[in-house]
Amino acid sequence: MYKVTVIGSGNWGSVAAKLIACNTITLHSFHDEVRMWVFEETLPSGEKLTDVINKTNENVKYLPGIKLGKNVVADPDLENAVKDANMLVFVTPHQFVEGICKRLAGKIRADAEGISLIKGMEVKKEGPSMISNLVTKQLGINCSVLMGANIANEIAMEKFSEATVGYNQNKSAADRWVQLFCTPYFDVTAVQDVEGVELCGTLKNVVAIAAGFVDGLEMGNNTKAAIMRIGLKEMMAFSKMCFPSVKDSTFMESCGVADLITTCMGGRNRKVADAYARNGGKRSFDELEAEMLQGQKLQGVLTAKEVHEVLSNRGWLHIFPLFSAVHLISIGRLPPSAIVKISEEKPRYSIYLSGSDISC
Ligand SMILES: NC(=O)c1ccc[n+]([C@@H]2O[C@H](COP(=O)([O-])OP(=O)(O)OC[C@H]3O[C@@H](n4cnc5c(N)ncnc54)[C@H](O)[C@@H]3O)[C@@H](O)[C@H]2O)c1
Ligand SMILES: O=P(O)(O)OC[C@H](O)CO
Repeated sequence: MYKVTVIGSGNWGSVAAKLIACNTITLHSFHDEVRMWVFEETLPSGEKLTDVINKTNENVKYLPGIKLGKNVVADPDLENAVKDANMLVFVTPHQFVEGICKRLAGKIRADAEGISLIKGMEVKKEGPSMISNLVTKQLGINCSVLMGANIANEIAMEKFSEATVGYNQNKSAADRWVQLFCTPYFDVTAVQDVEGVELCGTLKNVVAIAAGFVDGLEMGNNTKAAIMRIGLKEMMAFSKMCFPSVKDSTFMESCGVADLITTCMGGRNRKVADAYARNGGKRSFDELEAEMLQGQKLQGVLTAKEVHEVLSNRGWLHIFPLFSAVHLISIGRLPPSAIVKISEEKPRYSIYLSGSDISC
């Protein structure tokens, strides 16, 4: 029997728990109960968030108005939440994962499998390190990923979406994750390319910030489409230059072009970047995030910084004008209008990608 714990309870974490809980109750190979670890906080009412979730079956802060399923149990104790589970779903903002894994080392079941729904990466001395790799290294477990065009609030309302599971070796684990997440309104496909799937989910957040700048500057649809096209090229080039095994076909899955489109149209990164540009860069991302997202976290600004660090370390800044500009704009070193300058430049990824079909 498989027992699932969701590590994280934000907007997407709560929807993931809902999707999983509706399946564990009907599939015989899974325990009904789904534990959801909550980073505890006190609500304005004075009550603990965990207590309110367990009383109302709703995450009133991060997913109000949606019932999670009676078999979802919120738990503020991380060790207790994972101790019986052999399927661990990681879904916190990426900046918190390393600390969480440190706390979990040696505390999980030997037969546990992981999956990361987290869109982000870490930068180590040797280069970019994906979150699935961090989980594997720190906890010694196999870790797949699930990414896609998945604005959580829409899936919470059971509107049709697709998603992509990325795996490397363990196809039977990937199939089990597909079974756990699939519903009539959430269609999941597995591809053998963990890094490719994860890089798509991670890098599209940087392009979404650029798209938000274009919206805030009211530059129109053609400019936004140009930014998305250039962004997709940079996503592909960066992914393949850092991880040569990444497959071109992955970018045509839900995790690739579809996620790029939905995030640039309706995501939180786009929304806050729009406000940043409308304010002429005078109010910081941190300030706007706190005011506009009420505790939810952006991933794009931090990812742009991390990508910039990789580009700088490797001498690649000049061949990734969009990624570079997003970081420099978001820290106030360039004005938001600088985002359109990149379309006048001619990046030459193909020089670095012999044998690839990427060219400009
Ligand atoms: N929301 C979406 O539509 C969506 C869709 C797909 C993927 N994702 C990805 O899922 C991941 C999680 O995002 P989310 O939307 O579930 O979260 P969120 O942004 O809605 O909420 C932030 C979460 O971080 C928690 N938190 C705050 N400080 C913390 C700390 N110090 N340690 C641990 N946790 C802390 C909060 O309690 C909250 O649960 C991100 O990588 C995001 O890119 C989000
Ligand atoms: O709201 P965003 O910008 O964090 O994007 C949400 C999801 O990643 C879209 O798939």
